[in-house]
Amino acid sequence: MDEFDFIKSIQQKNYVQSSLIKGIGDDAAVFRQNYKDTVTSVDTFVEDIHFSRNTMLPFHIGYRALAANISDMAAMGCEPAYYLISIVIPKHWSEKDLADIYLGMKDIATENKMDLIGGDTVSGKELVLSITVIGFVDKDKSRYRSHAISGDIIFVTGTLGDSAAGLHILMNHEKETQEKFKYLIDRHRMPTPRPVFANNLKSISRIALNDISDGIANEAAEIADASKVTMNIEYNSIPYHDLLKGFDKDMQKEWKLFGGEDFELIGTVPKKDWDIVKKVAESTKTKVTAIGYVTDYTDSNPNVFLHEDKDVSILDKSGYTHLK
Ligand SMILES: Nc1ncnc2c1ncn2[C@@H]1O[C@H](COP(=O)(O)OP(=O)(O)O)[C@@H](O)[C@H]1O
Ligand SMILES: Cc1ncc(C[n+]2csc(CCOP(=O)(O)OP(=O)(O)O)c2C)c(N)n1
Ligand SMILES: [Mg+2]
Ligand SMILES: [Mg+2]
Ligand SMILES: [Mg+2]
Repeated sequence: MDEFDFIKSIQQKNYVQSSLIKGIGDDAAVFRQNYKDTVTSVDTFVEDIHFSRNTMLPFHIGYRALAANISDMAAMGCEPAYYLISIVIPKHWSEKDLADIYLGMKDIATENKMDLIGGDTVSGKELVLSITVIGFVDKDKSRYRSHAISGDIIFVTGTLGDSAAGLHILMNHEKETQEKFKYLIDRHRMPTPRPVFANNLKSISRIALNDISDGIANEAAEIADASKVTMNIEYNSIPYHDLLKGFDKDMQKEWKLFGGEDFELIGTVPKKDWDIVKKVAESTKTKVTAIGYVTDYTDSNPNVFLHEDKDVSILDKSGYTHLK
């Protein structure tokens, strides 16, 4: 199968997005959207950095790569609509492997009503997937990291540390243990981005959001920096799955605070809007937990404090960092 057969094989027969004018098949795609703001971002997924063939099957590689992109759309409060895939394919990946990667993407794309409208195909040394996503949000309703204000409640969706724990188990434990902790491994391979929850918070006029790709310590610091506020996080309020309790306390802490790849949301809202957040969480079947509060900016860097029992410490901005 050459490049062109490959493109034919991955092309959608039908599109679901009504704003699409031209999908795959010309020099570029065209869509028209009149009354909304357009939101776009790109994220790249590289073999042996974001996954290895020991940690993921091809289906998971596709699923997880697009999930990370959808998560950025969720963090903007926007509805994802389109995606474009640039793929670098090494010779040793079979046609079946590639088809499975695309099935993984298709699976989560369908769940989120997204159309594949373009991309690029080249051969190379290691598998790289670079995905561009495009979504729409009501005018001026994008949710920025810079929107936190002193007095806000800090919340997170889901449970934290699952993905890092799952990766640890995949890399360090045998089959039997992997079976026992299958839930955590699945969270690593197939995370659940939260675009429906985020989009349903429309009636709230001000809310800061960020998605948790590099660990909550890092993402909280990004909100603190962008908003010029201090983030106070209660360690004992951070939600986590029961399965984590089987591990050493220090490991649990590392995973919850710095693990990353949970693709949950961290946000801040005015106290008066907290009930709306809880209602939307209920109607969209999303777990949501208050984990702290925002105070005024101080000279500390980073401006994130961890409160644990009676202790208060600066939470370092250490999480997953490329080029370190
Ligand atoms: N190589 C690059 N060129 C231009 N912009 C970039 C590049 N890398 C990251 N950015 C931009 O920097 C910001 C932060 O990126 P990143 O930390 O990857 O966000 P996220 O964790 O949400 O994926 C985003 O606005 C992103 O578009
Ligand atoms: C084999 C393997 N090793 C290590 C990791 C851990 N890891 C890789 S990238 C990453 C952070 C998220 O990726 P990034 O490219 O920083 O996403 P972004 O912040 O741009 O959304 C983590 C925790 C992994 N997922 N798989
Ligand atoms: Mg990124
Ligand atoms: Mg992000
Ligand atoms: Mg990152």
